[in-house]
Amino acid sequence: MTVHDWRRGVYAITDAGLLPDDATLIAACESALAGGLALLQYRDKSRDAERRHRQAAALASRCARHGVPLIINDDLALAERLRREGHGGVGVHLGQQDGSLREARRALGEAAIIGATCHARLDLAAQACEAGASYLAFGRFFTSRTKPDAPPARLELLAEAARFGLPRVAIGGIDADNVRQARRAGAELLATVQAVFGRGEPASNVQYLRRQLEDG
Ligand SMILES: Cc1ncc(COP(=O)(O)OP(=O)(O)O)c(N)n1
Ligand SMILES: Cc1nc(C(=O)O)sc1CCOP(=O)(O)O
Ligand SMILES: [Mg+2]
Repeated sequence: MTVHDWRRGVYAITDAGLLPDDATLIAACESALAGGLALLQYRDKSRDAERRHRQAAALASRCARHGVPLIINDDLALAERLRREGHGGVGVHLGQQDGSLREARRALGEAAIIGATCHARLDLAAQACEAGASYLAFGRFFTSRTKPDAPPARLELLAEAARFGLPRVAIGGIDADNVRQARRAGAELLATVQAVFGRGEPASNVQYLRRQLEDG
């Protein structure tokens, strides 16, 4: 099994509206993984804990086969449970309302990937860095169908965030037309829902995004 460098490339995020049942979710994620992801995030805002565990565990197994870390959105307890169950590559992504990064680092250990939402704010990035984050996510940079009301951010912010020395994620409306622009502005990881899972075959979508990055 090849273990890829998770710090650079396409970061796909699932969406329960686009991928409503287990079979659709798993097939789409298998396809995206085959296209060559750096990271996959399981994002499901439902309160159905049993479904969230079942789906996340299924994705964790697929991710492990591809050497790609699975990141659980919002839910440290679910990430801890999956790791206890043997899914060692599982990490967590926490927004500003999603609990303590320090606690997540204590709970998951030094090697786990822990992501932090920093919106358009370098002060939040500094705090996240101090608290032990593995990457810093900035956005929204473009118009997002998935989260239209996310606070906007300027691409210039990405260069300013280089000082933290952590991988920078660009999120919010990232697509094949702007992914190169976000990379050139400084983002190592390009996070997207719609450009991977919105339409068409996820594998081809990921490959196309990767080609844009490689050519740029
Ligand atoms: C890679 C990445 N960046 C930002 C977010 C947004 O997190 P958050 O602000 O907690 O919002 P929700 O995703 O929970 O709605 C993310 N999920 N992933
Ligand atoms: C989950 C999320 N967080 C954002 C932020 O700016 O913090 S934007 C966003 C949605 C990303 O989906 P799409 O690629 O379809 O725009
Ligand atoms: Mg959140």
